[in-house]
Amino acid sequence: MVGTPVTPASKMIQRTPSTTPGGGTRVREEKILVTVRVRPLSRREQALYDLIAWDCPDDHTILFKNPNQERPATSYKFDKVFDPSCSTLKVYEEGAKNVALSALTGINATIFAYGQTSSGKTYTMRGITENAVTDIFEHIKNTQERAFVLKVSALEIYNESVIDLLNRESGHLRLLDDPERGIIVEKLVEEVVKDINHLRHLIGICEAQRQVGETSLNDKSSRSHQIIRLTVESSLREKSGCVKSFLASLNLVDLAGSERASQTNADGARFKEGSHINRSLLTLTTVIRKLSGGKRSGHVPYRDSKLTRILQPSLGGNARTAIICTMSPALSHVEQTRNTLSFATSAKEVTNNAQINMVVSDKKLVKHLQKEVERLEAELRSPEPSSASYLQSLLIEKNLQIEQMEREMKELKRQRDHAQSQLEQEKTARKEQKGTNQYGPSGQVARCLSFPVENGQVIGGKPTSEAQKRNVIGRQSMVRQSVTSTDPSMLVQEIRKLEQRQRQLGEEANRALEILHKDVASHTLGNQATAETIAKMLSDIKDMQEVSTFAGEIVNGEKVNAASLKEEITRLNSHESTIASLERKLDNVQKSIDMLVSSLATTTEDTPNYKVQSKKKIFPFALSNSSSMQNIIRSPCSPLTSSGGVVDNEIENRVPENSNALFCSNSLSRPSETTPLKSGKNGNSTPSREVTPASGSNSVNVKKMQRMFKNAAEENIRSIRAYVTELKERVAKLQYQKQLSSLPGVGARGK
Ligand SMILES: Nc1ncnc2c1ncn2[C@@H]1O[C@H](COP(=O)(O)OP(=O)(O)OP(=O)(O)O)[C@@H](O)[C@H]1O
Repeated sequence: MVGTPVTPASKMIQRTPSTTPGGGTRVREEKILVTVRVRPLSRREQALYDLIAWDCPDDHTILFKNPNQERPATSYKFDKVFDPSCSTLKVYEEGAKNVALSALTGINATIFAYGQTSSGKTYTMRGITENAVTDIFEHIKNTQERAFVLKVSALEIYNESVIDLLNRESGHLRLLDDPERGIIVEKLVEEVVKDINHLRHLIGICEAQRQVGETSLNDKSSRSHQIIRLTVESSLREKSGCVKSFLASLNLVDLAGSERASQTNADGARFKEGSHINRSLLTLTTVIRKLSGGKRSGHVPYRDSKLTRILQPSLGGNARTAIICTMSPALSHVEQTRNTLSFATSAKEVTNNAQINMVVSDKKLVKHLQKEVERLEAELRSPEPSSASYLQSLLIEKNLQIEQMEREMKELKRQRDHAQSQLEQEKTARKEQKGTNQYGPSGQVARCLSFPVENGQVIGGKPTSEAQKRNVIGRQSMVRQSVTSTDPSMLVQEIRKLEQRQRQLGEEANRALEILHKDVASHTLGNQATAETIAKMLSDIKDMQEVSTFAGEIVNGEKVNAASLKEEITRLNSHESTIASLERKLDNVQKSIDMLVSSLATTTEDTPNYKVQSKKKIFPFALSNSSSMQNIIRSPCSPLTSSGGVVDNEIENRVPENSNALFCSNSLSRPSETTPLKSGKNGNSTPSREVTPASGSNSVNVKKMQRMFKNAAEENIRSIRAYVTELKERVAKLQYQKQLSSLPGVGARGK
């Protein structure tokens, strides 16, 4: 059973180039090689004084000479044109060898001769076969590193029946479609070739067995199509351990010649033979024509003849193919020759897709696996010292890595403990500081500028202390968490909170200063410089508030993704200059406060009749009691007033009921000067509130107020400055996050 070798899907392997002669090697898509051989005029043609109608002007062209001027000259071009003087060796070398020897490298090859009866097909194919066989054995001899197995089979298609030429008794053979091997001829004998002589002998048998008959054109006319198939399998010799083999076949096809019954004078058996021959050749022509038309030519009728079925792989399939078209130069055969050249012209356009066929021989595979098992067993019994030492060194390396990691963990723990203790110290220090300021002016101002708790409600009731502390600690931990977090939404939300704080700070500072401003203005006290300073502070703080407005652009509670984080970063980047400006403004405010305080001190100290002047115009606080200052600082921005929840221990900070009159009057003599402050909520008045401007405690009060004001202002500045620092850290952090998210593989995480 023989079929054209194909690489079974189950054993398909990667194609590899080869340097084996045959030139082939790589998988290729190539056109069929088409050559034309013109034989000399036969004795019979000469006897009939037939004219030579064809000329070969060059190696590629054949020209119809038109000796009788009956038809116009026509030229045809092919891969090669061999004139009558060319030897068969030359035809082989230039028109077949390359393709034929592809079989040695696993590429299927087919050489066939096509032409009318008596045109020289058998003559040519004999020479081609002989030369190919010689070259094949030559190659085997010169390729000692590979082991070759050469087999031969031969069949003829006679009257559409397939006959084994090496075993004629087997009768008509069937063609079978094998899913892996393609078309195979059932029961076809395949002889393993021992040597070149054995092959020659077998080929001799085939020729002897072939149907030959005498016609008027050819004494020994082949009445069948003959296919001699050499199957070549080669693999690297055993030592290499390679289990893959090249496997390909070389088809040497000598077709029966097309004939006209009128020319061959065929009748009876010859006529019948001629009909079959012509029919199968017609199918071959149709197949070639279809294939030459490309993929859009539709159905290719391979199955219409046994010849085309068997040759299917060689016609547009997995093979390299060379067609030698033989022709008589005689004018009497010009029509048949034209048909041949027409066929050859179509064949030139047919593309084949040859590939290297490699197989794994089961026998070799078993042998190889057995050896592999033996090797592994031996390795298990006595493991190689090199592998043991490798494992040991790997173990040591891992141990070292673990030790290093442990050291690093220890260091990190130490750092963490240190940071915690620092935090504790800071907390204690803050607690103490808050304790001392709790009832002092700066403490009150700090409360005045206190922030909302997380849920948006202001801290009322118990001032500062636990609730505020928890708030601060909670926020700090939130900041720490967000700094270490890569969650964009957490980062952005934290920024929003900070920005809201900034806004509140600005608003409250503004309101506090507005009160101060009003007070100064309403009493026309203080000097012009003081009023200007306060006005400037107001303007600066207003600017600072404007800076914070961008926070309001952020929609609270929306889900933040990487894209909005990027927007956020861009936005923050764009506000970096604003932050810098904020800092500058803060500095200005600080300076203004310093100036203001020092100006107050100067005014107080430099005025000898201070008591009189202060009564009339200079210093508002001198005319008031300390509650006036407290009102300036606290009211109306204090959370206490906004919440309305004033606790008992702060009752002395309440706004006097006549505060409106106090603030609206431009008079030099203020009603409050002579009107004792009404009692507070509890209806009690305190002696301190009833102190008149003439009282001897004025200078003490002024100093106290100076201190209070300065403390409160500085507290505000500290808070705002801390906020700005925090905001800058946020920007830096977001920029870092942005860089992280732009790294390959990291960015995707945030998407
Ligand atoms: N190139 C050639 N040089 C010399 N003689 C040739 C050449 N080609 C063919 N001949 C001779 O021409 C005759 C016919 O050749 P051949 O039998 O090979 O033709 P064919 O095409 O096989 O014919 P058929 O189709 O009938 O079998 C033979 O006697 C052969 O020796």
